[in-house]
Amino acid sequence: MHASGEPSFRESVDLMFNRAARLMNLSPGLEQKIRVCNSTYTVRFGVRLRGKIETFVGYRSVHSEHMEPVKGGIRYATNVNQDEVEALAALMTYKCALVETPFGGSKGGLCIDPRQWEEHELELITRRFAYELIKRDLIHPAQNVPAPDMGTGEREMAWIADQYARMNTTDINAKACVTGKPPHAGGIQGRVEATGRGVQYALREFFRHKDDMAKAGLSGTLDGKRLIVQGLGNVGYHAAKFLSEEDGAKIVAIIERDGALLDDKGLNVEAVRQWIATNGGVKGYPEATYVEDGAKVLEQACDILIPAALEAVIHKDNADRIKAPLIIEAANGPITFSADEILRRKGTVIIPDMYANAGGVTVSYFEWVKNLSHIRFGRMQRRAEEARSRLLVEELERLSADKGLGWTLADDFKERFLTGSDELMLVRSGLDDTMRTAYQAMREVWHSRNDVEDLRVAAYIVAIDRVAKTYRSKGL
Ligand SMILES: NC(=O)c1ccc[n+]([C@@H]2O[C@H](COP(=O)([O-])OP(=O)(O)OC[C@H]3O[C@@H](n4cnc5c(N)ncnc54)[C@H](O)[C@@H]3O)[C@@H](O)[C@H]2O)c1
Repeated sequence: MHASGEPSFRESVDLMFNRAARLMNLSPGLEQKIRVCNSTYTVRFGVRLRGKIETFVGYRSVHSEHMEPVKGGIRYATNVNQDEVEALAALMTYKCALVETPFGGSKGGLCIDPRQWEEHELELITRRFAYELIKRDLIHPAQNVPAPDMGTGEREMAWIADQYARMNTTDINAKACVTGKPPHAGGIQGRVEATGRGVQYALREFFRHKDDMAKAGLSGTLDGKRLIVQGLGNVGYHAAKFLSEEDGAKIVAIIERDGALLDDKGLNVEAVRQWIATNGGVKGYPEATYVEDGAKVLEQACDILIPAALEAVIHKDNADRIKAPLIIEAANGPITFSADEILRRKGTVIIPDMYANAGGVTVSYFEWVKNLSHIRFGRMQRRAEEARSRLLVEELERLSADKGLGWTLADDFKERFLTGSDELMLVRSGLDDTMRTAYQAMREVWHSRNDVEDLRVAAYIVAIDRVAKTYRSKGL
């Protein structure tokens, strides 16, 4: 229990699990086995920096090994702790099951403020942390495959991959030890944007279902909808950018560490991102109203609220004042268990984290498969697809000529159609398909059972059922 009187993050996840599990027919033993975290490794290591030895504390938690490798990001933040890492590892188990990526759940973290260190220092620290985990098979292509999370990105993943390769020179699958690498270092196109892209695809799918929209009192399309985004980091930036540029949504507020920007006409996400990169925060951005108390902006009226930064930002003390009828949890755990209850009573629709931000692990799965297959993704299909596309284009043009219709295909369309089997296109279509299929699985449970009140319980039921099936078929 936290000082705030709320359950801790891990307790919150467990309570949400319990709410779903009691509606299922699991034996108490199996239910307990699925819920608990298998193991957490804590490491304290020293690195000589700026003339003295600095000690760092890191964690790698393995929640469930019902499938291997286990998968989950590595977070760099000062408040990383065992409870948080275990909560995030549990969410990874359920997330992977929900989007059918064949992984167990894991998560790691290092207590560090990455902004306090130079790049070469961060490299030393990351390599040393990776060394500690690799030694214990907590980074391994067949056993445990990390990815980026808050405070880490392609750069850190490239260092980890290189560290693993140096320590395992004969492992032909070394590149598959971590995902989220830059494309030139074994990564895949579209991984950086994947989680935000997944949030966009999730909302698009939600807006395809009129009865779901009606539950939130919404109608129409994403075009013109008013959105508030918290956190303009990897996930928040990409989600806000794609939703505003491609779907016509208006980003009426962006909340960051040092305050929030408001503009009823809609903020230019790219310009705000540039401003943050140059100035270290949103304060001073010339084309919007600045408010110092960012957390308060979560309570402003809008159509969709996208928390994409930290956990527990919507809690028992502000949940009642949240006005958004629809919240999509781009971050992990942004709504506490107590707040979830309050929001549910108010009729707020919540698209839960384990689904909403599953785009990252989905594309990580594509990257892992690409690394293991040792072939450029899509290369096998490419020639055949191009040949089929060419046939179709020729046939259309022949038909048009035969019938004197005078139809022509625009050159840029032809170009895209004929070369459309590139990696990015394959990744995006695979991600879109995954997000649609998983939403429909949740929705089916939500609508078909009277005892299932919301999408979160539905998501847990789908996920727990799949994990339980795996345990039952392979034994413990
Ligand atoms: N990166 C991924 O692929 C991925 C995948 C799944 C889930 N997530 C989850 O998404 C969330 C964000 O991760 P990320 O990778 O975008 O992290 P990030 O480090 O790239 O960005 C986090 C952003 O939040 C901002 N922020 C920090 N404290 C804040 C505060 N108090 N108020 C407002 N903004 C604040 C930071 O300044 C930063 O811009 C986390 O919960 C993470 O677990 C990330």
